[in-house]
Amino acid sequence: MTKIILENLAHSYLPNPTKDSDWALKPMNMTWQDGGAYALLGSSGCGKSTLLNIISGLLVPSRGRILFGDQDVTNLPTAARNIAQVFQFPVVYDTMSVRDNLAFPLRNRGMAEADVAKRVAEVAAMIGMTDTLDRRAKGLTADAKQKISLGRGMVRQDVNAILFDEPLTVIDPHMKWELRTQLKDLHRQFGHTMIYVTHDQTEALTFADQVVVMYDGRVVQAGTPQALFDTPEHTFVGYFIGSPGMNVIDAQVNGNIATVEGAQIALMHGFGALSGKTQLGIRPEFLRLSTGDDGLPYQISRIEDVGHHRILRGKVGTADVNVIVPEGQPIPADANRIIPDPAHTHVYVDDWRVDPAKAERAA
Ligand SMILES: Nc1ncnc2c1ncn2[C@@H]1O[C@H](COP(=O)(O)OP(=O)(O)OP(=O)(O)O)[C@@H](O)[C@H]1O
Repeated sequence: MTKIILENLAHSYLPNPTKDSDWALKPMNMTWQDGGAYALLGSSGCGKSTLLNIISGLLVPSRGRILFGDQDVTNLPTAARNIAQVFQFPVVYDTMSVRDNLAFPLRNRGMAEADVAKRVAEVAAMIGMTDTLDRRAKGLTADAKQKISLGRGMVRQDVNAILFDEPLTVIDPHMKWELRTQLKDLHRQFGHTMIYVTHDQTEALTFADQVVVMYDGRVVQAGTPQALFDTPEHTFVGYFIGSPGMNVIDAQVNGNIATVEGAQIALMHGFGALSGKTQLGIRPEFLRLSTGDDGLPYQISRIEDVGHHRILRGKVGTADVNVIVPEGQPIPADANRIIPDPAHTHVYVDDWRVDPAKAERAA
């Protein structure tokens, strides 16, 4: 197990990158703590695989260094990095039994057979394959084969880190939940450094202690699931995490007053004079319907009943704005305003959250 440090790391697939968009990974500095369970989350093309491939050694970065603890591994091949990897699609030896597939990484390292048998039994129990240990992998379903891949990834306890690249894509939904839970248990038990790439927020939030959100080649925020929900540092984080995501509404902010579509609301903090594209970010959970003159003008387009609450889809001016109405709370027919909770109303300039404490000091 080890700490992984990215130092001034950047990558372009082009030989002579010139403009910002030529870089698949923009310059970044980051530390993945020893024993951390991380999810690397972002939409397609944001650079997750590029970053993972640099950590695993499949790709040498155009710039910067990668360290495992004190050791510079930037130019070391995958085999020399002592990591385990689980990919999107199964990697198993068809002609071997499930048992031999699971034992392979251990025997490769020369582990004594008695220890191999013990460890294989533990991992087989974890992936629910104790009864199939003596079957050949050939002929098993894709789902079962992927469970073997996961088992193989987790069988060695002496690896520096385990890297998972969208490992549950081919697994059926029920098993997905079970495997995620087991991965988390395994992490608690053995404390491996784990990095789990996904574009699925549920997978990321249930697996990881720390979620690293990428957008357009940058890490825009790394934090606990709660921090990403409460304080999205970038509008993309607000929008990507949550269901539905955070509402982002154009506004003018002056001191502690925000003006939207001619309506004014008071903010918790003073922001001085802001320059750039200014927006408010408010999660649907923190908007309250009203029939009075306070708050922002709101036009409801439709109501979705999702069981434990209702989601209102509607507009503030031209901006799409969703509101979550808790179970049992009425929706007045003449509701035409929404009132944001000031404690959960964030201000963004050019998509980055303005820290109220800093803005207040600067004002
Ligand atoms: N081998 C390659 N050659 C050239 N460009 C590439 C290559 N691999 C990725 N890219 C580009 O680099 C950027 C980041 O891609 P990357 O695959 O790392 O993103 P991702 O977040 O993993 O996406 P996905 O979830 O679709 O795999 C994208 O613009 C992609 O088109």
